[in-house]
Amino acid sequence: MKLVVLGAGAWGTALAVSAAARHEVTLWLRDADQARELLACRENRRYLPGIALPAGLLVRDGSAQDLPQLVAAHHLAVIATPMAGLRAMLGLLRDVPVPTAWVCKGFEAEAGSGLLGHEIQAQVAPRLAGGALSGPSFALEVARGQPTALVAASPHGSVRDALVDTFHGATLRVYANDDLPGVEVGGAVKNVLAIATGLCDGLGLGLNARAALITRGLAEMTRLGLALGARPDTFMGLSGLGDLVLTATGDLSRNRRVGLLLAQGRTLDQAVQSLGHVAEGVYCARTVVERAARLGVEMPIASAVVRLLDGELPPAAAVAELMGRQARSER
Ligand SMILES: NC(=O)C1=CN([C@@H]2O[C@H](COP(=O)(O)OP(=O)(O)OC[C@H]3O[C@@H](n4cnc5c(N)ncnc54)[C@H](OP(=O)(O)O)[C@@H]3O)[C@@H](O)[C@H]2O)C=CC1
Ligand SMILES: O=C(CO)COP(=O)(O)O
Repeated sequence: MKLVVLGAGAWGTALAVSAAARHEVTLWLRDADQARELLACRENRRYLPGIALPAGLLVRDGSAQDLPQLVAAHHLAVIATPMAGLRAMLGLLRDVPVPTAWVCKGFEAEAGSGLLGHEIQAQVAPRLAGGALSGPSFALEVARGQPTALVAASPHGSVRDALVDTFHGATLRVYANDDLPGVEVGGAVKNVLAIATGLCDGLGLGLNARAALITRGLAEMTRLGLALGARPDTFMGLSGLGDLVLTATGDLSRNRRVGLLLAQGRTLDQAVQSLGHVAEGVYCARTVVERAARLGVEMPIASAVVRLLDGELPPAAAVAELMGRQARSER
């Protein structure tokens, strides 16, 4: 298989490193200076320090306008930009007959569209065979070859098969799923919930409170997913419960770290700056809540996160607000 990964942040680099053991892989990035540094050091010191790039991994930079030609020479393209870059990438690849998957997790915050990846694709690249690669997967662990399970989600068998053929191996298991909306809702909402559990843990509220947030958060995620046409069982799988547990409890999570830092009294700007990486939950919390409101779906935890991020609720008050809600049935 010939794979091209578009975007050399932590996750794009880790996926390229993982696949390069068995396939011909090109890692494309938009910044020529950064590409030179990767080639000189054989390491992505900015986004994935400490991981050697395999000798066979090709690194290329270049104009985005050249991407259709580059991608056309491969069997699979993986778009590894944040959500903010997905629309432009899909637009560039709209007429390329190569299965394409994105790995970003969120609802589009830009221009207030509030769309998931597959909805953006329907607008800008309806003929492209597209899908998402998701699931509980910290980049560093994948790059180190630690065991990880992913989900290849697409209505197109060609995309699911290409993802499984490329990434499934001794340390990565890739499960196919045709419920793309469900997989995308899970990946987006868990980031918002991880900010809440980071806050909860940072305030020292205890393990009972964290378990309550995760479980009630899963209920919120599922309600929104069902309203968007997803299947309920998807939320009990890797891209739902699996990724929620990982991100809400694992200290490698950037979203969880935002919550921890806010609990320490840092401002949102300070927290985001200190990460050096994207934390999608910060950008999409508001769009999650707005989209849910339009659908009549109640999301109290996500709503509290939005008010926290907006500076309307101090950390302790956000938790008090959630715990002080009126008694209700668990359903
Ligand atoms: N890291 C992880 O463990 C995982 C991340 N993800 C998801 O993958 C996506 C990327 O995350 P990650 O690699 O960690 O992010 P990083 O912050 O590590 O890197 C971001 C990368 O995207 C590029 N970029 C930033 N903005 C744009 C844009 N508007 N258009 C095109 N490229 C852009 C950056 O390039 P430049 O340096 O030129 O700005 C950089 O290469 C996110 O949606 C994340 O939620 C999913 C699973 C695991
Ligand atoms: O999506 C991820 C793990 O599956 C990474 O989460 P963070 O973006 O919070 O680090």
